[in-house]
Amino acid sequence: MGRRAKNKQGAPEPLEKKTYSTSKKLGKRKADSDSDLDDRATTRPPKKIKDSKAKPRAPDSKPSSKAKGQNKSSVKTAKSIPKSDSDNDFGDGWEDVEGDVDVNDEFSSDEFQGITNNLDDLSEEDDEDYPLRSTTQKFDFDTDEEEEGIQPVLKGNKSKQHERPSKIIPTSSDGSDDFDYDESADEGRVTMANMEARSRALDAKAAAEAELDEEELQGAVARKDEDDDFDMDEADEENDAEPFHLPTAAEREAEKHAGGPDLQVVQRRMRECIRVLGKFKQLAEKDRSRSEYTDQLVADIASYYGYNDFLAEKLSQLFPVAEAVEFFEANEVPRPVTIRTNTLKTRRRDLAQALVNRGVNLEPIGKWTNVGLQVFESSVPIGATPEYLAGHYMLQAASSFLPVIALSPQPNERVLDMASAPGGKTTHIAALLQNTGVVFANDTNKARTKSLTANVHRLGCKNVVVCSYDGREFPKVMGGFDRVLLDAPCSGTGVISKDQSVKVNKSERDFTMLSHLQKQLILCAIDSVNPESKTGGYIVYSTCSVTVDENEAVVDYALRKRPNVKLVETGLSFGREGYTKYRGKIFNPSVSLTRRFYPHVHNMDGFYVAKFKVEKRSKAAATVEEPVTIPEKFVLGEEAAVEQVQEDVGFDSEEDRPYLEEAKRRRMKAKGLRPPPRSKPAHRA
Ligand SMILES: C[S@@+](CC[C@H](N)C(=O)[O-])C[C@H]1O[C@@H](n2cnc3c(N)ncnc32)[C@H](O)[C@@H]1O
Repeated sequence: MGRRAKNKQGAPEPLEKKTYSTSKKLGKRKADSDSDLDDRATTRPPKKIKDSKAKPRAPDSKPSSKAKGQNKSSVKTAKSIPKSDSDNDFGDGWEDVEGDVDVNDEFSSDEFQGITNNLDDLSEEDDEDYPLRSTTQKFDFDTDEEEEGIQPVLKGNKSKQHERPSKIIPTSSDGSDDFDYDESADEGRVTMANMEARSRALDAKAAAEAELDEEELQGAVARKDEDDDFDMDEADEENDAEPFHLPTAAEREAEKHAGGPDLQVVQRRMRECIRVLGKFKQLAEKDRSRSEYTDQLVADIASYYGYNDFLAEKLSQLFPVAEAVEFFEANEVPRPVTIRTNTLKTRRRDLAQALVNRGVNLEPIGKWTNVGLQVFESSVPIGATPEYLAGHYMLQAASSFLPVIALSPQPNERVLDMASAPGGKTTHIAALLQNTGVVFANDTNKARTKSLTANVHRLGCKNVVVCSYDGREFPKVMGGFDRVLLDAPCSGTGVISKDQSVKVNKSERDFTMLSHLQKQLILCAIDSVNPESKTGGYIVYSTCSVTVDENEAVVDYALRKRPNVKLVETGLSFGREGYTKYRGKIFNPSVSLTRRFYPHVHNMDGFYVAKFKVEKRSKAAATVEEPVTIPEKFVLGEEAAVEQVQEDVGFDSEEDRPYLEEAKRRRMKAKGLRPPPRSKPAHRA
């Protein structure tokens, strides 16, 4: 059994408790009176950056993210935990920033800036997993008792993970008899440790809530049932306040002309819209439709949180209305700062000891990883400690561990990391391979491979070959891998807390183009796997985006285009199931094996992970899907070659037409010719 840390520090203050207000609870809610609004206004998130016609913020409210220069965003985190200057390539020194792609620039990637002491879980068993055993520093794990006076000096730099803004939708206080789920999981706040149980509980709630929405939509909920649940006394109490009136189109127009709504008005309206949508029949104004309330809510979300209308709507559609606001709220707060122990150089307990001795307040992330540590406070720059410089750890978002855990590389394997810079996942793979086998770490962006190479060296990875091809050139350049990781370039809608610019700079066209690139890359990744691999034959597809176009739609496309692959369990013990149905699209039922991760549920960046097993092509399948052939006179980096690859991998069906057209438009533009007008993309989830 694991021995306990003698000098364990108190548990960190976790995130505040949150539950989704359900339609039923909202009907009963009274705690969220307008008197609360003043307080909340002081902790409001940034105002809309572009497009903002809303009235100026209250003087004590947070400035807009632009105003605060949050585009290089992990800004808040960066301030909490000082980092090394040695990573100037990446601005703030975070290695595991997520990549984005500038679709206006021929898919050249933008840099995506994006990424206490309870050592109880550092049991001896953990050490079994470590290939390298360094000299253990003296650290007593024998007792649970906290020892006073041996806490490291902790000053400033406190992680802001617990400072989430006040909720628009308050936590319900009326018990939770609406849902049958593990209540204990809902106690306290979301921490890395309780995340799994919380996740399950919230999943159950979300499912129940979605069911309610559906029932309501179909008019299937009998009025009597609702009346039974509805507490008229409380409704009357709510009615004592000024009754809520959903603005008409004319009133909204007038409000816009007057400079946009007042913040408190927006806050109240959001709450009220959610309440009404939860009990539409009782609470809706006469002759007003459900979609009018939804439209108002989305417009208010856009203005309150500073998103463009398109993205606010797109992201809102992912969740039941009350949960959507939780998601937007979570995007206003930095995620916990986490590091990954580099097991090529040290063990987690030794690293923890060394950092504690330097005044770092940390604890293990959770049972699901035996290499992660969550940093709560530090009196030293966490990106410039001697241990950091010696490559004992990687500053890495917890969500970034997931695809590598799913990939589960085995010693001596040949692995391709198709989009790998700056190397957070590459170096993790190299460590799991215990410096055996080989990892081809590829990234199309040469500039980014510099920091990739630097990280590979710093972490002592001797089995990594860095290369820079367009991923769509694989497997022409190289194939036959035991495993392939495609951590795809994406919109970054899962890491908005790190990059607030995503709120306003993503358009419908971006998602269309990204989805197209992702589909091309995933087919190339699949074709790069050796289906006869003795130990592997797997591909993991991941993104730091939460949109269905970039995730389930891509995975479903791959399943349709490559009959020789099937989805398998990711091996991850938590995460929501991937959608099998979404806004009229039906995906392969096995897409439920894929996993979604959300900031408001898992307290980590929004992320998506899918794992495929690649089988041998059957003769029948081979006739459907021609294997990729290497074009003659293939010249790396030549657009013509990439286009040839696009044709080879099978981008020829009707649903690919808009993408092919778009590629043609770009080619024509590049040649100075006038491109034809765009047609509407056919494949949109
Ligand atoms: C999400 S980031 C990868 C992060 C990396 N896996 C890590 O853990 O540090 C996506 C990467 O894809 C790269 N990229 C964009 N388009 C690509 C392409 N066509 N082929 C290969 N890489 C591409 C970007 O340069 C970016 O570094």
